[in-house]
Amino acid sequence: MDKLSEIMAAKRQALAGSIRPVRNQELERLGQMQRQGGSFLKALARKDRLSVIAEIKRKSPSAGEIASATLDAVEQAREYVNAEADCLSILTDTDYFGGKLQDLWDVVEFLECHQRKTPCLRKDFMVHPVQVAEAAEAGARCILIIVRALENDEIKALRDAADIAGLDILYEIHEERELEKALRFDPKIIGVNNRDLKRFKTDLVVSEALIPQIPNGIIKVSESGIFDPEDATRARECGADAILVGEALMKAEDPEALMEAFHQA
Ligand SMILES: O=C(O)c1ccccc1NCC(=O)[C@H](O)[C@H](O)COP(=O)(O)O
Repeated sequence: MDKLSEIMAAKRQALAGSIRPVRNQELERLGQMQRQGGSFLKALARKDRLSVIAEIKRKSPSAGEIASATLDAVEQAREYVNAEADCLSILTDTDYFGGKLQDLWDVVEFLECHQRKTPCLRKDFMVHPVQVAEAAEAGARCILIIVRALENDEIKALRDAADIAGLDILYEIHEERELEKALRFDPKIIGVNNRDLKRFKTDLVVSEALIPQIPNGIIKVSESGIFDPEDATRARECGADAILVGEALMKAEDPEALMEAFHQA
């Protein structure tokens, strides 16, 4: 079993007790609340620079500990927002990434208090609309759908729930056949994950092979393994509108300078 399958199985087990039918009415109500932020999609669609989704990530299966388990998500968000991140990605998985749903609540509250519109992605292993409702309630503006990890009917249920709640969707792919599968769902944003979750290796060749195949009109994101401005330039040159960066920004001595260099790539 590869790591992604292991994580998905653990997530399904952990969620089993909280699965319940999620009514459209509830999702509509959450959509009307729209607690925070501007549109995730629009924040990625800038023509003047490469957009950056900055991830709050304490640990990961591939890197181990990236930051202290006690890292304050709000302080990290403050650094990212001051550095002009276009969007934030907040890992809410606890067991493998050391995050929690409360991080999303706290960061959104911080953004609201400071009148910042930086939209947030709830980065988690989504399997059921209950998680979409949680994301909307906490103030996320986007959810992640890992195409390879889900059956078509599961993707449809998540897509329909997100649409009703007014959330954007980042469809994540790693192989050509996953692009074909993603395109059946009329995606507005597709992320190409450069990380091979069997061997944990990242290679920007994955973005270079897949991003040019994504049809025009869809926002293209290169994810994982982007460490320096040269990597960002490679992503930009193969057609990425945005990059999603975790480890490099979490560990950067000067996140503002690195963010600026990414934007200018
Ligand atoms: O990062 C991992 O080790 C990992 C393992 C299994 C499933 C997902 C994983 N990462 C999730 C991500 O998509 C990354 O956190 C994100 O793209 C940022 O990557 P990086 O800039 O390399 O930290």
